[in-house]
Amino acid sequence: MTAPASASPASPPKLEIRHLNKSFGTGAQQIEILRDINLDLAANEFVSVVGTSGCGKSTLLSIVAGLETFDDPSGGRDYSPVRIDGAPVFDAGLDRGVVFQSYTLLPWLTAQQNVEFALQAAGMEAAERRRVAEEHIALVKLERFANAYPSELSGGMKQRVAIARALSYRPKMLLMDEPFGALDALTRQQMQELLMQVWEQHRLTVLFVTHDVEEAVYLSDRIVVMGIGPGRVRETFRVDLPRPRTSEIVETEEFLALQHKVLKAIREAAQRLPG
Ligand SMILES: Nc1ncnc2c1ncn2[C@@H]1O[C@H](COP(=O)(O)OP(=O)(O)OP(=O)(O)O)[C@@H](O)[C@H]1O
Repeated sequence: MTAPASASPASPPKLEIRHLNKSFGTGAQQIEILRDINLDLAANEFVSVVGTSGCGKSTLLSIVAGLETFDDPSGGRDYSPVRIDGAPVFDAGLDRGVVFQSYTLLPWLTAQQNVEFALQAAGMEAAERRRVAEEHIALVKLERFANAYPSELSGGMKQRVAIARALSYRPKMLLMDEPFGALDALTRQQMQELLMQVWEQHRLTVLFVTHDVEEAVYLSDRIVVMGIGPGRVRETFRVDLPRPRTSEIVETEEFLALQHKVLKAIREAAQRLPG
């Protein structure tokens, strides 16, 4: 039995994943994707998940988001391997804000309206919706583009709207799957800095999937390395670099040493035999 990749033993976990298993397909076609994933995130913790392509990072995040099913040994009873604040997760919900790599904005609505639309789904009345959407558009520094449509926005701007939208209904957690993966290097760096500022202001609990080890070290409190065949948590690294972090930190010896260790762990986890 694998011990959970634990946050801080003192604080109750915001997110608790226990013995999570996931297979796709049935019978002879069945493929085991995730095996016995155990992971805790403390409140306000920023945790990144890294690992070789196909190890199940996105599947894990989708299960936490309630967008993908898990293997249920109870045969459909009230069982969930995922808990938020102790409550079992079965479906998608407004307690989790989700940001994907692909831009998921509604093209017929402006930036402001995209945020308002989410708030309408959350049951907020019109004047309050407008105020909260404006506040979050300002948070991601897009005031001048509030009335622009997605087709008029750059990739980075669209992701800023997606982040504003995900934060606007005050979720307990932010789940991000390669949110900056499609952006050029400079925009990506700007978005990382923006996310850090927002995170430091709001102190959200974040589960972040990335291929980019430098990004993981720069942003995270902890980094979880997954291995493949099937996907499992292989190693966890605490990032003890001081905050607030600036872009210069990536050139420090401590940063580079940790980046090197994580890369080595990913390589080793990708080569380990199942079991
Ligand atoms: N709906 C599905 N049906 C069958 N297999 C699937 C499905 N979704 C994902 N898989 C498989 O599950 C495995 C894990 O996929 P997943 O996208 O979670 O990995 P990942 O670590 O996020 O990969 P990447 O880093 O390349 O994005 C892959 O082998 C993939 O082909």
